[in-house]
Amino acid sequence: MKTPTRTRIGILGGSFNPAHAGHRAISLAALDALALDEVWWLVSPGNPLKEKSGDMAPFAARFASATRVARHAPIRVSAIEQHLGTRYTVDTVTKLRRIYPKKQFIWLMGSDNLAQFHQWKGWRRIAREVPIAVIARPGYEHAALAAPAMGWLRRARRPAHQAKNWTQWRLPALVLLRFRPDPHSATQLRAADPAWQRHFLPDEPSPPSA
Ligand SMILES: Nc1ncnc2c1ncn2[C@@H]1O[C@H](COP(=O)(O)OP(=O)(O)OP(=O)(O)O)[C@@H](O)[C@H]1O
Ligand SMILES: O=C(O)c1ccc[n+]([C@@H]2O[C@H](COP(=O)([O-])O)[C@@H](O)[C@H]2O)c1
Repeated sequence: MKTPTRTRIGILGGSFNPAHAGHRAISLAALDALALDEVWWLVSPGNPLKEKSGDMAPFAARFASATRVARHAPIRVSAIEQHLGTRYTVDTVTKLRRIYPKKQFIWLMGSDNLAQFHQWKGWRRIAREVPIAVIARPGYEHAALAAPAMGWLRRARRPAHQAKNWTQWRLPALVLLRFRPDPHSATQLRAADPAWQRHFLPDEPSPPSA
């Protein structure tokens, strides 16, 4: 009898404030490079390191923008962190593995996030829970390699040409992936249209006429 293969899921956590073509491009490239069945976009209820940021749009608008950008692709937009009440990635990945024992997860992130990874709660534990694929992002190539977390993760690095074998890696394991560089960023989109969320939120009721 053939052993059923476990579904291979890439998780891209993000603020998606708003979602953009870069999220889609790196997800499609990762699907191929890592032989994934799906990428899940976990829309964060609030990045713990962006606590004081005043320009974070409501969850509903960020979720709706992600749904629009992900359409017609094997990308599932998820509110599971909102439902589970988890904000820290370490808690989310631990719970996801418990809830979905038949799925295999790999954490995806851009190289800007690797540069800050040592500030995440329980970052070493995250790396022991799931393999990590870091996607090169224009402007962050050097920051990523020089990331404080790389001091510890360097020994865990796997060659990119073996990326499809990630389900067999002993953890911690990290692979650096380089696709066609994608310059999109949410910061740039917010600068171009600070009220972008109005396209995704229900209209305010008009004031009663006098
Ligand atoms: N163009 C890109 N290339 C590589 N990785 C990206 C790119 N855009 C986003 N990412 C990655 O996607 C994840 C979610 O990103 P996020 O929603 O914060 O978008 P962002 O463009 O980085 O936003 P902001 O500019 O507000 O920081 C992060 O891991 C980030 O590194
Ligand atoms: O767990 C943490 O301490 C932590 C700190 C910073 C960011 N994260 C996660 O990193 C992902 C990317 O966040 P962002 O805001 O850069 O899109 C998102 O899933 C966040 O919840 C997680």
